[in-house]
Amino acid sequence: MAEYSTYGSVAVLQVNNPPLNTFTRHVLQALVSGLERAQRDPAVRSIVIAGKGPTFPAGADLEELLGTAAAPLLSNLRMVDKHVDTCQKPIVCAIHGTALGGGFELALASHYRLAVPSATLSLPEVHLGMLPGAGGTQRLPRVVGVKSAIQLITSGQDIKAQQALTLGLVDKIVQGDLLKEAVSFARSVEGRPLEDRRISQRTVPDADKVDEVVEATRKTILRKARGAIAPLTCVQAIQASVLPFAAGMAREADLMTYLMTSWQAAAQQYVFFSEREVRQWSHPRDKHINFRTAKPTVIKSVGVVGAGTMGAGITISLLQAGLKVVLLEVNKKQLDKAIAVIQKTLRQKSASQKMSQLTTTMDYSQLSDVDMVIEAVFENLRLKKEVFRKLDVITKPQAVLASNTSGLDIDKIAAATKRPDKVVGTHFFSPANVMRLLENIYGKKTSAETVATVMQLATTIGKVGVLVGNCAGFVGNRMLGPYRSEALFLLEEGVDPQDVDRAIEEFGFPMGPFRMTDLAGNDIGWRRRIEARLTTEHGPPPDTPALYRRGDRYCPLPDMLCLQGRLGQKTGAGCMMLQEAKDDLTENIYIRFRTDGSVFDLRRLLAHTKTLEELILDLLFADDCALLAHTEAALMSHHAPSMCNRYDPGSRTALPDPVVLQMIQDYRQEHGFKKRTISSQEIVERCLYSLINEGFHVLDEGIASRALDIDVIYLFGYGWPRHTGGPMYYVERVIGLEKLLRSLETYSARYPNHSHLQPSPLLRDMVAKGGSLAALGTTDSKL
Ligand SMILES: CC(C)(COP(=O)(O)OP(=O)(O)OC[C@H]1O[C@@H](n2cnc3c(N)ncnc32)[C@H](O)[C@@H]1OP(=O)(O)O)[C@@H](O)C(=O)NCCC(=O)NCCSC(=O)/C=C/CCCCCCCCCCCCC(=O)O
Repeated sequence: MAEYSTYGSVAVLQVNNPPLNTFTRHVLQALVSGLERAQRDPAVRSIVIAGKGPTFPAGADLEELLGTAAAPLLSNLRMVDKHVDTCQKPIVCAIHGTALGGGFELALASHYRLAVPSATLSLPEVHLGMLPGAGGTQRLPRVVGVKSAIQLITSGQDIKAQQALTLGLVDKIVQGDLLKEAVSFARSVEGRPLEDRRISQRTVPDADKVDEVVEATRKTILRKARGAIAPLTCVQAIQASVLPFAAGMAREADLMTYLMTSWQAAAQQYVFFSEREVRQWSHPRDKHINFRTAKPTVIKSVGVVGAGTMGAGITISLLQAGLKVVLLEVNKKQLDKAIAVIQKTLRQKSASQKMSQLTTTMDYSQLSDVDMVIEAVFENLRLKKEVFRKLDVITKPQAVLASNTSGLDIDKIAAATKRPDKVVGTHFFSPANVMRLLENIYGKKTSAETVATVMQLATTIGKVGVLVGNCAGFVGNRMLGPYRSEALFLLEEGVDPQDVDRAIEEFGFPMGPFRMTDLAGNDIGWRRRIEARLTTEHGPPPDTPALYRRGDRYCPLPDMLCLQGRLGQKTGAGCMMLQEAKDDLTENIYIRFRTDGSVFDLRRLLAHTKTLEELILDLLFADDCALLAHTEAALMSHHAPSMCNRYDPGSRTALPDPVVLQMIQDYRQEHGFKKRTISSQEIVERCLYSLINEGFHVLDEGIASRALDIDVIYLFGYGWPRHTGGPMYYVERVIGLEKLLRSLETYSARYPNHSHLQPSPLLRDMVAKGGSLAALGTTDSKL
């Protein structure tokens, strides 16, 4: 637990609790014993504390901290505290690996800190809904000042060794053998006065400005925290660092108790473990196929087909993980643009080495030798099938073929090949090199080995891979459907898009549904609805009631906005704006039709078209993807009006757009909706409960194996607020299943034709029988 040895006058205590040397009560007890022994021994004149194996202690053991062993853990902590604080012999911490949370706090309580260049320090407790409660909120500001301490503690960010040296958090960077250097360093400081080495005895450098600093940062923290209590509580504790040390520690302890007993801390710790538990996957329909039984294929090289935004992002992720990539794009301009983006993104991270792993091509035959291909072409089933047909012929027979689709049928794509067992969905989220989620979709014939391969790929490229079944929209986008519909129905009844966004953002989402659509592009959903024949590129399908589709309530507002060119911030293909774009085309834009290779100048094409609007609609829905991609790219610089908001040039602040508000008002009048006042609570409940209700369907159908898989998807792919634990955790632990059921019953009675508000049979059953979501599905560790 803590190995004791002596090197002459130096006692060395090496924490040995693999894999991360976390502090359990026994580890702390062993540390106390070691410190007592070193203090008693007159031959010992200094002490080194280090971690055995890969790391310095990575903090408290969370299983103990959260369980019944919390009390003995904390009492042992107090004993360590007493010994470190009163020790008359210098204590030197030798840091390598990750000194996190309590580990870093132990180092701060010591007299000297040495670190290897690769070491990382941080106080990440805020991510667990807590604060650095072993003196971190009192000692850190005494070294770096209140302002930096607030920044470091409320973000929980990593501090690299060099930065720690600059900040005065470590005394020396050690290049050679850390333990040897630490022993010789300890020897060199023996007998020196210790009072000025005790951080607890220092004063906070910017103490006179504490209120000013807190005031200045409070707003930013409030905006970022979005309902999370830990960040602001951390600030309160840091504020107390200007008090005498003992008083500050008492305040820290009170605030730590408040946080540790909060539902948010429990939710965030659930998130921590769920993020890791999703790696322990099992096939929902065949539990024998799981992370233990299925062996992944080794992937060293990956082909990426399509160099649009997603393809470029995926390529960056793969390169960053050290994989070889062959990026294929049939459009030269698009390919060049992607190369520039990839280069720019990798520049800070030894780009030349990573770029050397990249081959770019317009020729499919270059994919003949890769271990896996990820297709990232336009979201069009016909096109994707064509690409897979080609890939099946060109790639080696054992290569895995993955589609980055956000909702198309994996089985239909697989059927285009003679190796459906090797076809799988890998749904990346935009921006693909930033967003952590990878939704992996198995089809009817996807083999266990193929599933294992993409789950392993997620880990290799630093993503959180979640295995899900095949259905329209998979898990994430399928659940988003009812949420979006309810948001639209709320517009019909009287709220403005900004009201919906505000309520959802106050709940904790970074963006409400309308700002989100503005960003992603309203045309994505429009194209999907056109493919599903819910609407057409000219308006509602003939002989269709305006507000119904296939017997279900339907809100055509987004289609109407698309028809007006309000496609969102980034698509740049809005018809209204295109009218301006026509006069604006200062350079020739060439379009190459892939079908026959013919090349047209867009300006000349326009001369033969009745309106630019018609041309663009033709292009948008043309089967010829090369043409489409090129057109979108070419028009990218022309900003179309957003769906519901307007944005001042250069600003991302969404402003209500009178044009849209008027349009919604006219729509309400035309269809006989009576505007009423709707509370934020109703907005949140109707949007989120319908999304969660769909989550119950997803579980019931075996599309997701466990509630935690859904939570992880929403936390890492859709910005669901982390402090609530994810949709399924939140509804079970915070709202209560019974309350959810009653609310859904009330709303569905009021809106009988909103089918997604009808409570799912699984929910009803669980409430009736008192079941729990955590008990559903696989308990992986028992596999
Ligand atoms: C970066 C990591 C550490 C490692 O990442 P990686 O290599 O990718 O590995 P993972 O897959 O994440 O983890 C491997 C397995 O380990 C499990 N794990 C990880 N961390 C913990 C943990 N803290 N507790 C339990 N288990 C943990 C993980 O689940 C994996 O399991 P499995 O393989 O899936 O089964 C990364 O893991 C990471 O970031 N971990 C979290 C680190 C963290 O948050 N640490 C802070 C914890 S909170 C804390 O420390 C609170 C402190 C308050 C009490 C502290 C008592 C300390 C006493 C110090 C004495 C100081 C004297 C003070 C004197 C004074 O004040 O006066």
